[in-house]
Amino acid sequence: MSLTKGDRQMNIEVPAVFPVSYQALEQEAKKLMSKGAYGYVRSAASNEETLRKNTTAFEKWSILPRMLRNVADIDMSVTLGEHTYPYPIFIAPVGMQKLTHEEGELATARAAKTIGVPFIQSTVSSYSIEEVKAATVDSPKWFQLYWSRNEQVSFSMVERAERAGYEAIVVTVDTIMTGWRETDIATQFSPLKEGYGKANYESDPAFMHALGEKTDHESMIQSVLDNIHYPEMNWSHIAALAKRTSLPIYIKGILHPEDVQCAIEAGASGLIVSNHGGRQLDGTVAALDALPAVVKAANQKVPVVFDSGIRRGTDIVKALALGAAAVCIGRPFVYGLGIDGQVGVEKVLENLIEETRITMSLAGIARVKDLNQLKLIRE
Ligand SMILES: Cc1cc2nc3c(=O)[nH]c(=O)nc-3n(C[C@H](O)[C@H](O)[C@H](O)COP(=O)(O)O)c2cc1C
Ligand SMILES: CCCCCCC(=O)C(=O)O
Repeated sequence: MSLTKGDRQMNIEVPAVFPVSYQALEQEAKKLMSKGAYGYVRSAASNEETLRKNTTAFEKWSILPRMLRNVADIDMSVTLGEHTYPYPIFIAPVGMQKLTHEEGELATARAAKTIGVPFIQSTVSSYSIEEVKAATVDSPKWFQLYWSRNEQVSFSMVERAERAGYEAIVVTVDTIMTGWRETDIATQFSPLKEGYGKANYESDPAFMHALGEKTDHESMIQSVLDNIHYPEMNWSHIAALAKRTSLPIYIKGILHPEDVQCAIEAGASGLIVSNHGGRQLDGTVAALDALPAVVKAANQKVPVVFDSGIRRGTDIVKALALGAAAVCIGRPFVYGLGIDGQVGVEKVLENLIEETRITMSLAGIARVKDLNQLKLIRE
């Protein structure tokens, strides 16, 4: 197979046998991607303590399976708000995917459509909302918003997502500034500065209007950064957005149970428990360890989605058993994309779904809706 462009090392072949485990995916992606690009995806903030804790947290929970419960028909469907999806799996918002593969979000969204998994598109995607929509008409898509200091830009992007038929808005609240990412500082790698994440901005009338005549690359990127860097952000911004859109708003980055009430009062329809894969604040609680208290605080008023650390089907089952309504897949699909574009993402998703199916069967639970009956023991 010929090499695709993107931020890659040249002369390295796509592997004949597609890697299955997360470790193998990471190793292959490392060979194919440039040092800067691979480092950007793999690494996390500060001492990477949260990155490590996110995965080891899963090993502290053990499944207590039930036997002989007729699991011939496994039903993995989930309903969130008005929408039912075939699997409890979403593609997490990941920015700047052209960094990993030339077709970036177009390849990922196509793979998501083929497999039947909703695609969450990042604000800082390499292809615009309209381009992704044109490439994947009639497939479920959500839009992740990085709130802009210029709120007209935020409202404008949300209106574009509405027009494109996206089903929900995800507002990420853990990135009011970039985390302290030592790998990227050492490699001096900034994909935003290189322009990988500007598609939604340069196609946005409110952003371009505010930019005026300074449309050169440097000015544009500086304006993107100035918009996202917004330490003043608070819950009133979510309330303002809730008044402007009829789409459900999911707040991504919740860890503290007391933030659940803040989010609901501001108008959120759902939450995503996440620590951004350890890329923002290091030293936080593992996302999985934050999940039960957030689920309890949500008290079934709003669905609680989960991400940060999902690497395999057993992780998915454990997160769902602890009360998540669905999970988002992050780094595993990014590596699949880096290895073999759309096909690579499809393979990663297929493997995750198959392992989830087998895990549910062997644990004795036939329907995702019943996974709250699965007993987990904290070791
Ligand atoms: C390369 C990369 C880029 C990301 N970009 C975004 C983004 O644009 N918006 C966002 O809300 N989260 C972003 N995330 C965080 C993911 O949505 C998700 O929270 C994280 O990947 C979960 O951790 P995991 O991949 O270790 O499971 C990004 C993650 C990675 C690895
Ligand atoms: C100025 C914030 C840039 C964040 C870009 C994408 C992202 O969320 C990441 O984790 O990387």
